[in-house]
Amino acid sequence: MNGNEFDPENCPFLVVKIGSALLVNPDGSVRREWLEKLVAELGQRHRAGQQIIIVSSGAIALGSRKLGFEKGGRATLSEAQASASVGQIILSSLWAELLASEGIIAAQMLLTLNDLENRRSYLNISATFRRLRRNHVVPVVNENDSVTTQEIRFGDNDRLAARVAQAAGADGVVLLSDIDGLYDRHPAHPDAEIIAEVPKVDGEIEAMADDGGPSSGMGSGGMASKLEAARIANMAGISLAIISGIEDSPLTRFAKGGPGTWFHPQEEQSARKVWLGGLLSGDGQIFLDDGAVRALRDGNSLLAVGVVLIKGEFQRGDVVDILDKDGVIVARGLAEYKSADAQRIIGKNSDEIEAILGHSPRSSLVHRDHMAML
Ligand SMILES: Nc1ncnc2c1ncn2[C@@H]1O[C@H](COP(=O)(O)OP(=O)(O)O)[C@@H](O)[C@H]1O
Ligand SMILES: N[C@@H](CCC(=O)OP(=O)(O)O)C(=O)O
Repeated sequence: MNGNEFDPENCPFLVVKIGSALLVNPDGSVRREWLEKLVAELGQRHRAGQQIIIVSSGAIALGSRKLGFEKGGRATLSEAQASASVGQIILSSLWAELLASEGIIAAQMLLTLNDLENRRSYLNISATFRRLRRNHVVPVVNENDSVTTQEIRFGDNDRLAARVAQAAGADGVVLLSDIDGLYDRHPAHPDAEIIAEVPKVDGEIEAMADDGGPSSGMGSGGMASKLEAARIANMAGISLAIISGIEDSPLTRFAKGGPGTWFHPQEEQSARKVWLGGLLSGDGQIFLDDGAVRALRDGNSLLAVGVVLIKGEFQRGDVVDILDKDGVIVARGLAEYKSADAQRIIGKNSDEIEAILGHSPRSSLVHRDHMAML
């Protein structure tokens, strides 16, 4: 290891995400030679005892070629879904064949956003990953594109990879891309410089993603979704690195000090908080004044007195987004009141609530033990 404190070669349980642009040529054919070399590297790590999950994009790119769709199959949702269902069967047999050539049993897991946002199915998925791990099986994961809707989909595999790492209890995530890391501005800019390490994904880092600029045109997430993936993984105490998969042996290259961006894991939170923080959105939104935002940041529960507005309908125990008055999300948590009651106590002090609702008040609107700061 040389400078990179995240060593994807030796981390015990690793999620490797492979972007469409690496797997599929612009004409829609598979980059088989490249893939064989990558699988040989993964096979070597697997034999050395590393557990691996592969998150593989490429179904839409592969399927759209077969179907003769334009714009890589992404012109409409229905073309993307048809492409994905045709491409996925090609992708799965490819992975099964190549992993078998390394003596590895492959498993297929096609997941939707809903599957991971619902805590019950999230826990089931988690159990399946744990069981597969015990048998040294390598799961190959993709979004189940053909059943998702526009509103309820990841649409990119970066965030999916981070959520999978959380659910499986992995130690690290590597996003293999056609770019070798995060640059301080669009990499096509002559002064762009690569950032080697990111201690925490904050607003300044997020501003570096410039997905309006030129790209391969095949991937869908861009840099913004990679940064969101880093935030989700890091919050769960998981390291994440963006490295280029273009040249051979990308994991070894990075481990030996090659280029890439390493996003540091944050201190691990409780399993429930990690799940909450990794959700893409809540059932309702609670907007706060500045004082309440400060109180939350100091580790306090959310009281009704600091709330200025509530949107959406939710029941007690549902997930709510907590935002500042400018609409920037600051936390996510489980509501102690249903929305109809919460609306009636906006801005009220705790000692006024009993008279308004006619029953003894709960200690807070969202308790700090059921809240993840974002
Ligand atoms: N600050 C940045 N640093 C690096 N790449 C960036 C940045 N802003 C935007 N990008 C774009 O993000 C692209 C990588 O995302 P994407 O094409 O979705 O990759 P993949 O298919 O591997 O998921 C880069 O090729 C680049 O065009
Ligand atoms: N689920 C999609 C992948 C989405 C996607 O394009 O992701 P990426 O190339 O990683 O930005 C597919 O298999 O085509």
